[in-house]
Amino acid sequence: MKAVHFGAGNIGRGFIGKVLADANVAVTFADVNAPLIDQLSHEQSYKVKVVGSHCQVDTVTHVTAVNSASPALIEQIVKTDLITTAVGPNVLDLIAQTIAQGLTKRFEAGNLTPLNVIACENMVRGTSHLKAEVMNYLSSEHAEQAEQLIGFVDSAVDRIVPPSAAANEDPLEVTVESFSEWIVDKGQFKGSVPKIQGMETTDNLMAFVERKLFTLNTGHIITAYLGSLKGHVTIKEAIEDEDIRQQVRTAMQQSGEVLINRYGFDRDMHHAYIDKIISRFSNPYLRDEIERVGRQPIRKLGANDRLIKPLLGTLEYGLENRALLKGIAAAFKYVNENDPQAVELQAHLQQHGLRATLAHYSGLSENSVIAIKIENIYNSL
Ligand SMILES: NC(=O)C1=CN([C@@H]2O[C@H](COP(=O)(O)OP(=O)(O)OC[C@H]3O[C@@H](n4cnc5c(N)ncnc54)[C@H](O)[C@@H]3O)[C@@H](O)[C@H]2O)C=CC1
Ligand SMILES: O=P(O)(O)OC[C@H]1O[C@](O)(CO)[C@@H](O)[C@@H]1O
Repeated sequence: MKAVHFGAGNIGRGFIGKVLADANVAVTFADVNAPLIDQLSHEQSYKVKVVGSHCQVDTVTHVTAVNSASPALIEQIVKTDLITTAVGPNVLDLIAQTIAQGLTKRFEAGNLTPLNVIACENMVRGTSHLKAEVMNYLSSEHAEQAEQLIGFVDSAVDRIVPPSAAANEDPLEVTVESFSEWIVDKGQFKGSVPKIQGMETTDNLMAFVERKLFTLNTGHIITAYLGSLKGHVTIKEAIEDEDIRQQVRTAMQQSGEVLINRYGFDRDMHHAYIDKIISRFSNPYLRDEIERVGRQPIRKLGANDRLIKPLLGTLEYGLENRALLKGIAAAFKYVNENDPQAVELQAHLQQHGLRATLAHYSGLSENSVIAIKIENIYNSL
C-alpha cells in the first residue's frame, strides 16, 4: 500500500507518518521545507522518541520525500492508495490545487481505483472542507469521477508533539508523548476501509472530534493563555500553577457538560478523561511551550473551534460557563510579536475594542449578554 502525506512536521513525522510506516505502508512525505525534504529523501528513515507512561526510541523506515511544489508529487498522487495531511488548517486550501492536479492526471491515466484522503488537522471536519476546495479545481467530469472514487474521510487526531528541541543534533528526530488517538469516519471511505494499527474507525466521529476538541484543546488553550498572563513559558509550568490548574479543570468540566448533554457521556468517566489529559499537560519529558499551544489565536477564537464552540454548547443547554468565559477573555490578553494572528488580534482590539473584536472573529453578537460578560472579565484581568 502507498501513501502520500502532506506535512512532514511534528505530527506528520511523529504520529501519522509513523503509524502508516509501522503498518508497512510506503510513505512519501510532501513538504515545502526543502532541507527537511532533502534529509528525509536521503536518510529514508528517522527516529521518534516516545516519552510518557513508557519511554522508547523507535526508528521509522521505508519513507521518502518530495517537494510539495514538484511534478514528482503529481506522479505520486496518480499511483497512491491514500493521501493524508498534517499541514495546519490554514494550509489545506493551498494543497487542494495540488491534490486536484494529481486526481486529474490520475483519472486521465485511466486509474479508476479508489483513493482515500484523510486530513489530520485540528479542525472540525477538515477533510470535508478540503474536499470542497479540491472540487473547485476539478472539471465537472472529473468532479463526478471524484464523487465515485475518492473518499474524503474526516478524522480526530490526538497526540502532543512539540517542535523538536533545537539542541537536538538530529533535525529529523521528533519527540512525542506515549498517548495517541487517531479516529476516522468509517462511512466516508471509498473502496475497502484499510486496516491500519493505530487508526481507529468509527461511525460516530463527531462525538470523538468534540470530545477531543472540547477537552484536550479547550483545556490546553486556556492553560496557555492563563499561563501567559502569569509569565509562564511552558504548559507544564502553567498547569502546575495550582490556581491555573483549578481554573482549567473547571473549564474542562464546563465544556464536558456540553458533551454529556449532547452525546450522553458518563460523567464519572468523562471526569477521569479530563484528569488524564491534565496529567498529559505536565508530562515531565516533554517541553511544550505556551507559544505552540497558543499559536494563531484568531483561528482558535473561531465559532467552530475550541473556545467558542463549547461556549455555544453551554448556551444551548443552559449550562454554567464562567471558566470558559475567562479563558476567552484571556485570549485577548495574549501578546506575541512572533505570531501574526496575535499581532492582528491586538491591533483590532486597540482600534475597535473588546466586544467589536470578539464579534468580528467569533461571530458572537457585540451587544449580547455573553459579550458584555467577557468584556467585564477582560477588564478585570
Ligand atoms: N503538534 C501537535 O501536537 C498536534 C498537531 N495537530 C495538527 O496537525 C497539523 C500540523 O501541526 P504540526 O505538525 O504541529 O505543525 P508543523 O508546523 O510541525 O508541521 C506542518 C508542516 O507542514 C508543512 N507545510 C506547510 N505548507 C505546506 C504545503 N503547502 N505543502 C506541504 N507541506 C506544507 C510545513 O513545512 C511543516 O513541516 C495542524 O493542523 C495541527 O493542529 C494535531 C494534533 C497534535
Ligand atoms: O495545533 P494547533 O491547533 O495550532 O494547536 C495546538 C493544539 O493541538 C494539539 O497540538 C493537538 O490537538 C494540542 O497539542 C494543542 O492543544
